[in-house]
Amino acid sequence: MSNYRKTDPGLWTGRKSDSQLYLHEKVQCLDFGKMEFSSLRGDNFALLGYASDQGVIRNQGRKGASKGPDSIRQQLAKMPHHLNDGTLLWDIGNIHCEDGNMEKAQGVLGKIVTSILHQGWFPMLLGGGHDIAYGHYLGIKSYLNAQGKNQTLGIINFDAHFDLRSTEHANTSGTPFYQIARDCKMENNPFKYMCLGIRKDSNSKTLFHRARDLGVPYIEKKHFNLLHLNNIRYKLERFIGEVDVIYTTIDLDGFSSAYAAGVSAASPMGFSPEMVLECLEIVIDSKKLISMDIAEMNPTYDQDHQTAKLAASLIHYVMHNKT
Ligand SMILES: N=CN[C@@H](CCC(=O)O)C(=O)O
Ligand SMILES: [Mn+2]
Ligand SMILES: [Mn+2]
Repeated sequence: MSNYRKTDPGLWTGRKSDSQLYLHEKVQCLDFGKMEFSSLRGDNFALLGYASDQGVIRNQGRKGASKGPDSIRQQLAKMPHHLNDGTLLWDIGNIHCEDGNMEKAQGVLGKIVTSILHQGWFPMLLGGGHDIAYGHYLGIKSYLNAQGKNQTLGIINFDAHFDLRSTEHANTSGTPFYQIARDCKMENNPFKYMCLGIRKDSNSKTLFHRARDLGVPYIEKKHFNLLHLNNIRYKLERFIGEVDVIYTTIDLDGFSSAYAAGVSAASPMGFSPEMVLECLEIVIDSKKLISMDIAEMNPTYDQDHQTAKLAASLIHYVMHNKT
C-alpha cells in the first residue's frame, strides 16, 4: 500500500523485565498490508502514525512534524503499563506523505482508521500536522455510515486554534475542521465541534465569526483552567449530551510551551496538562469516546523530549482509564 510503512520495531526499546512490565514489551507491531484482521478482534488499542508535515508547510508553519509519531513511540516504549494480559496494544505503522500529496495520505489514513474501528479496536493516532484530523474524520465517517445507526459524531478539540481556516488557497493544517463542516453541510449531517483552550491572540476575527456562524461552542484559554472547572464541566457535559459518539483530538500547541515546546506554533501562555486530564476523564466517563489523536508533535523544537513525553503520557492516560 503506498504511503504506508510498518514501524521499525527498533523504536520500541527500554528497560527489560521478565513479565512484560513495559510498553515496549507489550506492544506488537503489525504489517497492515499483510495482516489478518479477522482473527484479532477484541478490546485492544491501535497506534497509527501520520508522519506528515505537509499541512504545516502549506500553512506557513515550521517543518518537522513528520518525525512526530516516532518520537512519541520512543517515549511510550519506556513507560511501565498496568494493563491486563488480555488487553493488547498494536502498532499499525505510519502513513507518510513524501510526494506532497496530503489529500492522498489523508485518504489512506482514513481507510486504515475504518478498518481499526471495524475490528473493535480503539484508534490512537499520532501526528503529524493537525491535517491528521481530516483523514481521521474520513475514517470515522465511513465506519459510522457502515454501522447504519445514524449516530451523531461529536469532535472535541483541545487547541489554541480553531483550525477553521477556509480552503481558498489550499487544504492545510489550519483547515481540517472547516473541511469537516463543509462535508457535514453537503451530506446533511450536524457539525458538532467543540474547542477548548482557544487563544484570542492566535485566531483572527474572521475565525471567531466563522466559529460563531457554525455554532461551535468554545472555551477561551483565559477560562480554560482549574478555577473554572465547574463551568467547563457544565459546557463539556452539555456538548457530550448532544452527540452519540466522540472523537477527541489534542493539538499539542494548545499546551503552554513550558510543557510543549516541540510544536510549530508554540503557546507561551497555553493551558496545562492537568486541565486536559480533567476533561479527558469527563469524556471517557461518558463511554462515548471511540477514537483519539494527538497532533503537531515536532521533535525539531522539542527540549529533552518533554513534548514527546507529554504526548506519550496522554496516550498512557487514555489507555489506562478507558479500560
Ligand atoms: N494547525 C495549526 N494552525 C494554526 C497555526 C498558527 C500559526 O502558525 O501561528 C492556524 O492556522 O491558526
Ligand atoms: Mn493549534
Ligand atoms: Mn490545531
